[in-house]
Amino acid sequence: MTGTHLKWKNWAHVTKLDPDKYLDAAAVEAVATSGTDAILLSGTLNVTRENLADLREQVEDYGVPLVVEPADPEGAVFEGVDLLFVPSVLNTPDARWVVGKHQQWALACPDIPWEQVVPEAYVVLNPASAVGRVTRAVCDLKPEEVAAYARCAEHYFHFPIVYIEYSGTYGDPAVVRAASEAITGASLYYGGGIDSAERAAEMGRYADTIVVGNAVYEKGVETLKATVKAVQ
Ligand SMILES: CC(C)=CCC/C(C)=C/CC/C(C)=C/CC/C(C)=C/COP(=O)(O)OP(=O)(O)O
Ligand SMILES: O=P(O)(O)OC[C@@H](O)CO
Ligand SMILES: [Mg+2]
Repeated sequence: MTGTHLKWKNWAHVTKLDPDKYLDAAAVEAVATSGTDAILLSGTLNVTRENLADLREQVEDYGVPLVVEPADPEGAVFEGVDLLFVPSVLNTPDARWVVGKHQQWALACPDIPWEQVVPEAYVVLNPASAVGRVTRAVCDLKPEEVAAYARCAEHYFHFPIVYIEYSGTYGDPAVVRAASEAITGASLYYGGGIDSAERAAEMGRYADTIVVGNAVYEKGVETLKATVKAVQ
């Protein structure tokens, strides 16, 4: 499977695994066979080449599409994965997280396989999350303000993915709904606090793709399966 042949636009459910956290072999197998459409290897803090490679080796033999979502250029590892989803954070005053890190990456690596790179326009809405703190995102936004970011992402920057990110907490469905009504071509991702079938279904009504992360570690794989079933 190569990145360019993956139908990532059809994914309804993605599982985000954190290289900084541990899952035993049985849990990894249960995640990989849960029906989730893809596994994203991602975290803001403490992701190293070593723990990323360890996690990738644990998940790679199940035939589930694998994506790395790097938090910095050092984390942009293509080896053994299908695609890289590379974030830009739109609601930060610090341009490093919009294009600065990306410019440093392109400077250091002149031969990036861009056909394997899918840009993501993040709107970060939980100020207490690691990604909120690191990027100093301005999170106090009304639904129409988030929707305006989504329109800029789609119509001005042509990002293929708009990602409403509440990492660690369950978000406001009215915000996700407003974002979904604002865009037509880009895929809308929602992630944050999905830990039940009900929450998966609620956000799945508006988002094209829901992302489940912490619940895998905190609630277990049966809960993950319930979230898959709710959107597929
Ligand atoms: C240019 C390259 C290759 C990378 C830069 C990419 C950028 C701009 C990243 C900034 C946003 C970011 C840190 C994204 C990482 C993905 C993400 C949101 C992971 C979830 O993070 P949390 O759940 O908040 O953090 P922990 O799991 O580490 O607590
Ligand atoms: O860990 P949770 O809260 O499920 O959030 C998922 C994902 O959006 C984090 O980047
Ligand atoms: Mg996390």
